[in-house]
Amino acid sequence: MTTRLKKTVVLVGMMGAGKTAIGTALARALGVPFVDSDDEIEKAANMTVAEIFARDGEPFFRQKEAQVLERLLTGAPCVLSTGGGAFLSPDNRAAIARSGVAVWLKADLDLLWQRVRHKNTRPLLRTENPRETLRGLLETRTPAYSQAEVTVEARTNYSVEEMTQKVVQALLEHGDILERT
Ligand SMILES: Nc1ncnc2c1ncn2[C@@H]1O[C@H](COP(=O)(O)OP(=O)(O)OP(=O)(O)O)[C@@H](O)[C@H]1O
Ligand SMILES: O=C(O)C1=C[C@@H](O)[C@@H](O)[C@H](O)C1
Ligand SMILES: [Mg+2]
Repeated sequence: MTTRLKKTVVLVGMMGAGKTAIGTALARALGVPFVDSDDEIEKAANMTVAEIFARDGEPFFRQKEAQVLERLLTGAPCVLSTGGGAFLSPDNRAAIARSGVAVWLKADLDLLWQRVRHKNTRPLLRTENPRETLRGLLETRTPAYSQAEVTVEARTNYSVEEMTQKVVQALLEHGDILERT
């Protein structure tokens, strides 16, 4: 199937939802470039996200994230994976709505925890009880993520390929983002 993407697809959702993994496969499937806001911030700073949080603090990281999003949203349509906190800012949500379409990869706590528990790269989860921290973040962030134009449910038994196909299907059904050529 060949397709034409009319707007940038912006993947949003919690840490571990699969934004980077699905975004990479989705861009390949649609034949468009893939960009990831965390990667771009890391490249520009020549530091990891965790190092930026530790040295400059979260507010500084959020400023960089907003700037990087503005930049990545200009230009030809692509797939843009965001960091887990990017869609919480009303300004970021407005910028995304202007130039793209937000797709929420919606996953429950058990799935997210299974995916993030073995990695130490997420500074917000460096707490005494990271599962409880993750639960709290999921609860407080869900109202923001719910504002995405498109929602695709992630489930434990969906492979990256299956999830990617579900996103493609949702974009085709939306009607105004992706067309068959
Ligand atoms: N559908 C899937 N099936 C199997 N493994 C997956 C799937 N989606 C993601 N993963 C794995 O789960 C882990 C977390 O996924 P990923 O890094 O894409 O999440 P993320 O949403 O980008 O998180 P963050 O907000 O922290 O950047 C990775 O190891 C990834 O390979
Ligand atoms: O959920 C979050 O707030 C974050 C998720 C990651 O993608 C990074 O952007 C950073 O670790 C913060
Ligand atoms: Mg990611």
